[in-house]
Amino acid sequence: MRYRIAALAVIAVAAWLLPYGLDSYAIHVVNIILIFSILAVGLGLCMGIGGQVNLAQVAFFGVGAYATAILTTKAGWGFWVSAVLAVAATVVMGLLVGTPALRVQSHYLGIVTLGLALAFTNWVTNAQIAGGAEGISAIPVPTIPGVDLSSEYLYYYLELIIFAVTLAFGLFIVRTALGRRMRAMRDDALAAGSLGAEVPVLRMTAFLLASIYGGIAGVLYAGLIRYVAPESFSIANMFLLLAMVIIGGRQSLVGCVAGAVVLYLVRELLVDYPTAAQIGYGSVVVLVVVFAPTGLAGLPPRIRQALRRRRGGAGEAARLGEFRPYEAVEAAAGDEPILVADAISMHFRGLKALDDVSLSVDPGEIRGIVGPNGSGKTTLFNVISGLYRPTRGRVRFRGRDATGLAPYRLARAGMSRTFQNLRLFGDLTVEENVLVALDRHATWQSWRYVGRPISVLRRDRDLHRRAGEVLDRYGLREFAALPPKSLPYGIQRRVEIARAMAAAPALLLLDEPAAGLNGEEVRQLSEIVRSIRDSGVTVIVIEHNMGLVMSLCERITVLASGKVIAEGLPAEVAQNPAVIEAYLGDSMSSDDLPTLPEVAR
Ligand SMILES: Nc1ncnc2c1ncn2[C@@H]1O[C@H](COP(=O)(O)OP(=O)(O)OP(=O)(O)O)[C@@H](O)[C@H]1O
Repeated sequence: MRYRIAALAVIAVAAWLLPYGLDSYAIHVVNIILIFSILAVGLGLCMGIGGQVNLAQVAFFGVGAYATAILTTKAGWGFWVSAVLAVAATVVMGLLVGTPALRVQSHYLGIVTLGLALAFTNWVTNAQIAGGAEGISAIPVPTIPGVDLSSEYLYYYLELIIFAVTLAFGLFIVRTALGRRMRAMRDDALAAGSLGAEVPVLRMTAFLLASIYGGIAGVLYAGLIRYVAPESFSIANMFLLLAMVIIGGRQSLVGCVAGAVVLYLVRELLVDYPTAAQIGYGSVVVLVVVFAPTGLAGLPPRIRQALRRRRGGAGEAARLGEFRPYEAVEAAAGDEPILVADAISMHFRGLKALDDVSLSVDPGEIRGIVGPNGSGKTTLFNVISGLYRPTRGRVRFRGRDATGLAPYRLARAGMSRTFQNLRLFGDLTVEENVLVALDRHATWQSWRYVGRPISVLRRDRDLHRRAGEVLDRYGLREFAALPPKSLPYGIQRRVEIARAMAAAPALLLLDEPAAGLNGEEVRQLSEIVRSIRDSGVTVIVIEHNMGLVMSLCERITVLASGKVIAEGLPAEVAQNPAVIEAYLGDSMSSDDLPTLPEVAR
């Protein structure tokens, strides 16, 4: 920490003294680099942190610059009033560009946002109010009493302060709840949604942030150059910006700034060879994407990780602790079912994955769902948890109709789940995985980042404390700072359960939690699930491990070919001829068969 503060102080002093060694051309280049850095940080937040492809950043930049130009020269308003309105106009544009993100998948977003960027360039080139191809000149110098901002040396300090504030704000977001949620969405939007992250709102927030940064950069550009023309906001500049972010390291805002500095300097050096420069950027971007997807900023952590692996680092030394059971609560008697699936059918292009499936689960129950491979178990979970809207039928959760509700709404209503193929956030640490689930605040409350930053910090500290408690309970404390993928499979399964429970559910859906576990791990899992139920949480578990299902579950529902073929106590189900036949018919699962009557005895 002390080193960091010292390094920061050195950088601040160096940045303050920088203009003293520079001629007027060099300071101009530095001023442009600062503007590109702000743009790159905005793009990094949207694309690198939020995972939303955004090729409209240059258009946000343009809206900020053009709005300032139009308001100051055509409407005759003062620079700063125009600047505020220009940023507001960019935010409106951000909302517009972000709207397709509510529906369109990330890779198509690239095309949509590129289209919008092209439309902007087209508009300014042709619109009379924007001055056509000649652009708008004679933008007034921004005024600050006692400071002559027509001097690029003094303008540098204005830019430096705004850059420092915007970078600090970006880092503040990345390192606290909003940034964590955005990173979780980038890693796995489906899992993030199932933990209560409002993915559509988050996507929109990513574009809003990008637009604010674009708008600020545009205002600064208009004040610096005092002339705007379409070529400054061209697609070529968008790709330069993209290259800055990708080469620098899109997942690190400091990396984005480093990319902006390096690439702009390279562009200055290659200014006489524009074609070679474009080919050069393109090739380097491809190389970076293939060989170092986390960019230059990702190299030091990768090297550190490789060294740690060679030395046999923390990951190997860390030990899984004992699970500390939850406090048991009295079961609430006579309640209505917590979950009712009523005549659910789910068809995939003619394939009936579920056919008229009904199910009712009482509070405090551990319900098993079994069935041969492909019998529709996971599809049923996906319908219950909102990932699929059923073709027919209704789902009621906690007395309310929940059919087709978005996963994040169901998560917020008290439903949590794990996935058959583990969907942990790979770029987040184990602790951060838990933190995402613990965070129950609505994303719209992110205005607090501007209005009440201290309350954001306080809330984050509280989340960390609670995450520590969850990790302690599950014996995962020593893995807190590690990426989940570096852990043995059994521990990853436990992390996923800890994460699902951190969301404080009333109903927990476990999809094959014993898959890939050894005998001792299955025993521990059984203990954990029982304790979860004893704490008042209802559990539904899909499992192929019949020994576990028979010993753990109070009731079992058996699916075959998308239909419920049996339901009842483990002993009843195990002796049901239809069940035995279904399992005999499924060669993949016939290994399980001998255990059925055995356990039932
Ligand atoms: N998104 C989808 N699109 C098309 N078909 C699907 C989809 N999801 C599931 N299916 C099909 O629906 C059927 C039921 O699949 P599901 O994964 O629910 O079975 P399962 O009982 O969970 O199987 P397993 O035990 O192997 O996990 C399968 O035939 C599967 O191929």
